[in-house]
Amino acid sequence: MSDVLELVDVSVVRDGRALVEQVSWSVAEGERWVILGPNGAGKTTLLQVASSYLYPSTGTAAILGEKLGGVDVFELRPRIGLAGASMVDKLPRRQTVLDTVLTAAYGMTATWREQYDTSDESRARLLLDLLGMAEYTERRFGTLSEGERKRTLIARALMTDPELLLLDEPAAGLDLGGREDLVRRLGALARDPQAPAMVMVTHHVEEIPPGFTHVLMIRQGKVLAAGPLQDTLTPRNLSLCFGLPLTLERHADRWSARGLPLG
Ligand SMILES: Nc1ncnc2c1ncn2[C@@H]1O[C@H](COP(=O)(O)OP(=O)(O)OP(=O)(O)O)[C@@H](O)[C@H]1O
Repeated sequence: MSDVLELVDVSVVRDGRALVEQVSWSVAEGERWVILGPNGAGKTTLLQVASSYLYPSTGTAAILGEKLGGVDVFELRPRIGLAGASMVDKLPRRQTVLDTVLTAAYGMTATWREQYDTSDESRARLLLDLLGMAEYTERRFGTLSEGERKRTLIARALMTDPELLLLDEPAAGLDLGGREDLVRRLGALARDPQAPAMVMVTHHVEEIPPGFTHVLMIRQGKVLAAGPLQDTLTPRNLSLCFGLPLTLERHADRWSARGLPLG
């Protein structure tokens, strides 16, 4: 099975400080990974490497079989779908939801009088439907609620039919209903054998969609544990990762964690 992502001893150093340190991690086709870790652990930095926007200071990173540094990233990037809060500021608020998704097909953020293929438009509509956004295609992106915006960004990330889908905190800021709706949709995607390899960053085990297979736990830039969810996501590892004693429960493919009572 070929590797979708292969990081070997990757460190990212800024101002003399390692934001991620000696990370070795590989993602194979068909795998769905969650990256768990506290604020400032280096999760987004790792995702920036995985999306080819950041080069490691030391170590090597290969994405979809292409080694960073030896590949034209502009050819690589359409093969990677990235949805994260950093994208929101780059997208015009007055653009319709449909155009927001469509422009991804051309590696752009805004329409500039392009003639879109009807097959592209059908795909954009199909993806918006998949994410529960069919009713919103003509709405201005800037008028969407947080949850609607997140779902639009995921549809956008899928537009190029990527081989790797990276989701940075897709459920952050959603209310309970919004979170559960998103987790269910991501769960359906995770279980689709045609769907790309997936990596999702989160702070909360409650947000791990059913069908996700692996977890990478990081703390202070270093990998604490990595492997299949059922062996790796343990109360011990979770407590070490977040730096306090935690209990962990699993019910029908969903997880929940709680701090132990004081005293
Ligand atoms: N360009 C930079 N220069 C210096 N430090 C940086 C830079 N970018 C990020 N950092 C620091 O690196 C650390 C890791 O940041 P990162 O955003 O990867 O963490 P994270 O795990 O995604 O955090 P959060 O959960 O809060 O989003 C943080 O302490 C952050 O302040």
